[in-house]
Amino acid sequence: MLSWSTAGESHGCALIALMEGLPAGVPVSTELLRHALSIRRRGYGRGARQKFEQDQVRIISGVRHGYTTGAPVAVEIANSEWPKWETVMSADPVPEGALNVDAGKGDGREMARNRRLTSPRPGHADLAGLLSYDLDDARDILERASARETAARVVLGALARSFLQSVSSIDVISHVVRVGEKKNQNSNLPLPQDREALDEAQMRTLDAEAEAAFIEVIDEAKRSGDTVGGIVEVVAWNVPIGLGTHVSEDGKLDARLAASLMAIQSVKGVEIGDGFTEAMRFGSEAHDEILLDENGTPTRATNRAGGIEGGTSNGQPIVVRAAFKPISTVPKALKTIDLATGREAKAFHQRSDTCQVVPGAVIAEAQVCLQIAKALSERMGGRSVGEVKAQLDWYEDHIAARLRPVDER
Ligand SMILES: Cc1cc2nc3c(=O)[nH]c(=O)nc-3n(C[C@H](O)[C@H](O)[C@H](O)COP(=O)(O)O)c2cc1C
Ligand SMILES: C=C(O[C@@H]1CC(C(=O)O)=C[C@@H](OP(=O)(O)O)[C@H]1O)C(=O)O
Repeated sequence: MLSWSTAGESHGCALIALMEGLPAGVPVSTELLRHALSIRRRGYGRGARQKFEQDQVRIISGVRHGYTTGAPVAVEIANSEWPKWETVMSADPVPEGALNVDAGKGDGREMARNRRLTSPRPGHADLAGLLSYDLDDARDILERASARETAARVVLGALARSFLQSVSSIDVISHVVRVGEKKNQNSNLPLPQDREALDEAQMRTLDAEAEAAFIEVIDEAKRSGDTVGGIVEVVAWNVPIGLGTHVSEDGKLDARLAASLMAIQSVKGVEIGDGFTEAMRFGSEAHDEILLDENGTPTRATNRAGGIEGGTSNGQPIVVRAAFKPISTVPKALKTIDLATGREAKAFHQRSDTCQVVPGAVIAEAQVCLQIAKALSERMGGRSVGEVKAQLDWYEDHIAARLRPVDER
């Protein structure tokens, strides 16, 4: 069974991505992972940090001469900025005074880095985390809550995607469909052949009008010391019928995708297919009737279900959307309390992104790759790429035969 986890802090020496259960024979290289990480760093609306910080990738285990061996894959994503943070984030105790806490020494940036953070930002994990873990410096919370951790998820997503590509024609692609009040008026789904253009696009959309509108909203937010969120859409193409299950809560593919997308920092809503719009329709207008195409093969005229019925993929493209709230480190600082004094204060702000939806789409894509890869590997089993592929080929032939008219089987 495919499983994975991450470790590491935002300003720590490195993040770690660990995956178990990949079959032997999946192509993996440092360059593949480096490329995936470089896409996550792009996009309009990001702060300065993405420009100077570098992800330094090292494959630690589970890959030899370009292919997985079936052993756990561990990847280190070291942080080029570590020397600046070595004292603040030291695992071992540091000499008294080394942190320069509140002492006013050093340049402004150094002070900000070293200061104890006691005025929690509304919307971030600071207050709930400090109280829940009984800590008193918000750095102990924000370091792990930070979306820097999504670099490790993108690495895991790249491993999952390489597995999917080596055994099937499944392809997962994302784009941005809304920023703040502005929506892309064109409802076409993103296509795998547009990947390169989407990766290059500033707003991860190929619609010029939407791109201009999105940029305008972000500029406006930035000008007024504010932040803005948005919605991303991810499509998984060519997913065979039958991944996931209706029989158990934790095996349902829609439930897994929803949880996985909701687990991305700042995602507050998830929709599968027509999701919330379905609630406004009558049943006769809500479902995807099963018809025969010109070859007599069952098909659907619509895909309002977003490719999943009964927790199981139904052969249609899987379509999911995730809604990102605006970033909570708002430059025009929000009201809060200072836990050190118990008095009213302004939330701390050093720097932040203005809008996270472009990397958000890339991260959501990685999460979908992971869930589809997990469901596929559960359904097909197999310890090598060849074995998974052979099982999938048999399975797809079997499904195709089941769907042919009785006299043609
Ligand atoms: C790609 C990305 C970048 C983010 N950048 C910031 C940021 O610069 N400042 C900030 O306060 N929050 C940022 N966030 C959001 C916080 O990480 C998130 O709000 C926080 O961890 C609390 O979790 P929650 O919003 O899911 O409840 C970012 C999220 C993502 C996905
Ligand atoms: C570092 C990344 O995102 C960070 C996520 C983040 C947060 O609070 O989530 C806050 C910002 O970091 P800082 O507070 O140091 O400016 C972002 O830059 C990244 O995505 O690689």
